[in-house]
This record gives sequence, structure tokens and C-alpha cells, in this order.
Amino acid sequence: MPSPVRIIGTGLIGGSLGMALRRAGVDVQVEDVSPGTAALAVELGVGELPTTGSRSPELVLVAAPPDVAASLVDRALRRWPDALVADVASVKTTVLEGLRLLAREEDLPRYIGGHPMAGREVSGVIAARADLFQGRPFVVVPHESTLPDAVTVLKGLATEIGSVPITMDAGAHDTAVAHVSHVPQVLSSLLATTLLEPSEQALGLAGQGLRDTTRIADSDPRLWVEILGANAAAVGEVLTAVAARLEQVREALTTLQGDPDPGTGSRRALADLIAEGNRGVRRIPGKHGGGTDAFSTIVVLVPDRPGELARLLTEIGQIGVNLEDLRLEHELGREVGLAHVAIDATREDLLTRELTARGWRVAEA
Ligand SMILES: NC(=O)c1ccc[n+]([C@@H]2O[C@H](COP(=O)([O-])OP(=O)(O)OC[C@H]3O[C@@H](n4cnc5c(N)ncnc54)[C@H](O)[C@@H]3O)[C@@H](O)[C@H]2O)c1
Ligand SMILES: O=C(O)C(=O)C[C@]1(C(=O)O)C=C[C@@H](O)C=C1
Repeated sequence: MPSPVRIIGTGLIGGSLGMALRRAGVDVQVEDVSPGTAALAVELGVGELPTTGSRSPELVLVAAPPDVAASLVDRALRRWPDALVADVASVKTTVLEGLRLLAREEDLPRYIGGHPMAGREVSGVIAARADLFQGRPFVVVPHESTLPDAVTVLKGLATEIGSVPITMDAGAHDTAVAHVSHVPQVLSSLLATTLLEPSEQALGLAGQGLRDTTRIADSDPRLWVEILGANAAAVGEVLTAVAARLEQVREALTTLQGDPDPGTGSRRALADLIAEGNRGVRRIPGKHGGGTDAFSTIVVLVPDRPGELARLLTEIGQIGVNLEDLRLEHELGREVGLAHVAIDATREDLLTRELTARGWRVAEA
């Protein structure tokens, strides 16, 4: 691993990268346009503030908003003529295009794009976590003159922080993230805007479905204006198809209101939508490389008492089953929480049997 690594922009992603790299034994230097943010990053264990005597970085990671990424990369290439420089912005073509205008041609081979496909709906270093990238894809985006060494280094870094490197060019990356990240953000936000109207009593009925589909509606508007603006064509294309489909659904519903008779095709249109959605959702890999079918989720009822969740996890370990993912559903006033436990599908029967024998109440997800 290269060391030291200089992180420019110590927010959620820069902070998480620093924490993960430090855990891997890398010497991390931090820098942010906001001195207060950089100081907080140091206190949170992201890295150290560089001093005049600090060694030059071998690798620079630019983790600032997309609109300033190209100029910060260009500056880093000029400041440290021997360093490799990568950015982690959520869009790759505009950063590369910006850099082609700004950077000296001889510096460009030391630049490589990157994009960890991990994040949170909250911003800032205070939300940073060392394990953010665990098990997530990390897109490595070389351009035509990127040094092979830069590809090797960024892939190595991705692996070191627990993620799975995937190499793509900038265009393919931007088309892919329009589908898997940018349109989902728009649709989640759109959905959440419909919640401004209903009464508090109505919202009190909200179940897990609404929570699942609106989590990312809490994202930072400033960041997303930049991301969507920088990938406008690809996002717009997917949204055109969504709008046409939405119109079909609306028409089917209008027809159904006054017409219970078969033959209009309206019920079929709705059924097709849900069935196609079923097919779509099954295509999302559960964990990198594996289909969702590789994992099963069981739901365990956990009494709302101190220590019960810890006991459940300990007993799953004692049974010898590896936990792949855990989500806790708990609301104030409920006497039990629901632990959604994802495990290797082949271990589901064993775990259900053993937990039930130990007195846990288990349901299928
Ligand atoms: N949030 C996500 O889920 C996510 C995931 C993957 C990649 N990204 C990308 O990572 C980058 C950072 O996003 P974030 O979520 O960490 O945002 P953030 O707002 O949490 O952090 C951005 C940091 O950059 C700093 N900054 C802004 N301008 C700067 C400049 N000119 N010089 C130095 N520092 C500067 C800010 O002060 C802030 O600390 C973005 O390019 C984003 O597209 C975000
Ligand atoms: O989990 C989340 O909060 C995210 O939305 C993270 C997410 C994503 O869409 O997967 C968002 C934007 C980033 O560029 C990468 C990751």
C-alpha cells in the first residue's frame, strides 16, 4: 500500500477512507477547505494534519464534491509530481473532461478515477465509519493514458478497505450509476415529497415499506444537485422510461375506477408492473458477485430488554452460522424488535431449528 496517503476533503467519504486506511496501517494526512472539519477529522481518527516536515504523499485521494474534483485533482498533480492522484466523485465523465481542460498532458497518466459504491444518506465526517466500504463494489476508472501502476494501486486500496474493485471506463460507469444510484435517489425523493400532505395520524401508520423506499430521501441536496447535473443525460433517459410507465399505471387506475369489467387490460397492466418489478429486484446482487438467492433472511423477535440482541448474536455464533447482514426494526413502545438476519441460504433450516430450540421466535422474512 502507498503511504502516506493525503485525503483532500474529509467529509463522509474522505473520513471513512481515512479511518479504513489507518486501520490497515497506512499513514494518512488530512486536508479540507474547512479547517474546523479537518481538525474534527483528526480528533475522530481519520488521519493527521500535515506539517511542513511531513513526507510527500505517494497517493492523493480527492473526496470533495464533484464540482471541485477536477480542479483539486489538477492541483494535486502539480503539487506532488511523483504522486498518483485519484478522486472518488460519484460521476466520472465530467471530472475527466474537466481535467482534460485543466491538467498538463504529462500529468494525466498519474490520474485515475474511483468511486466506492457505498455511502450514507447523511454527510460530514461525523457520519464517517471505517467499515463503510466492507463488501461493496469500488469502481476503478482508468482513462486511456492512466499508468498501469495507478490501476494496481487503486485496486489494492479498494481490496485493503474491504471492498471489491471493478474496472470500468467513465462512460460505462456513468450509465450504470444512473440506473443503480441516481434514478433511485430521484424516485426516493419524489416519493418522500408525497408525504408532505397526509396528516400526522396517517403518517403514524407508516410501515417498513415506506421506510425502505425513502431512506435516501434524507440525502444532502447540495451534493445531489451536483451529481444529477453532472449525469443529466443518462439520468434523464431512464426517467423518460419511468415517466411513460407511470403514465400507463395512472391510465390503468383511471380505467379501473369506473370499470370493474374484464377486457380493458387495466388489471393486466398493473399485474405486469408488479411482476416485472419482481424480476428487476431479483437481479440486484445480494452481496458482490452472488445473486440474492445465495442469502436468506430470517426474522427473529427480540424482546425489548438490555442485552437481548447481543445474546441473539452470540447464540448465532455458537450455532456456527456466519452472519452476512443484520437490520434491526424497532419502534418506541413496541415490546419486541425484529432482527432481520441474513445468512447463507443453505444454513437457514439449521439456524431456524436451533434458534427455535433455544426459545427464540423465528419468522421467515
Ligand atoms: N455520500 C455518498 O454516499 C457518496 C458515496 C460515494 C462517493 N461520494 C462522492 O464523494 C465525494 C464527497 O462526498 P461526501 O458524501 O463525503 O460529502 P461531504 O459533504 O460529507 O464531504 C465533502 C467534504 O469536502 C470538503 N470540501 C469541499 N470543497 C473543498 C475544497 N475545495 N477543498 C477541500 N475540501 C473541500 C467539505 O468541506 C467536506 O468536508 C463527492 O464527490 C461524492 O460525489 C459520495
Ligand atoms: O446507501 C446510500 O446511502 C447510498 O445511496 C450510497 C450511494 C448509492 O447510491 O449506492 C449513493 C451515492 C454514491 O455515489 C454511492 C453510493
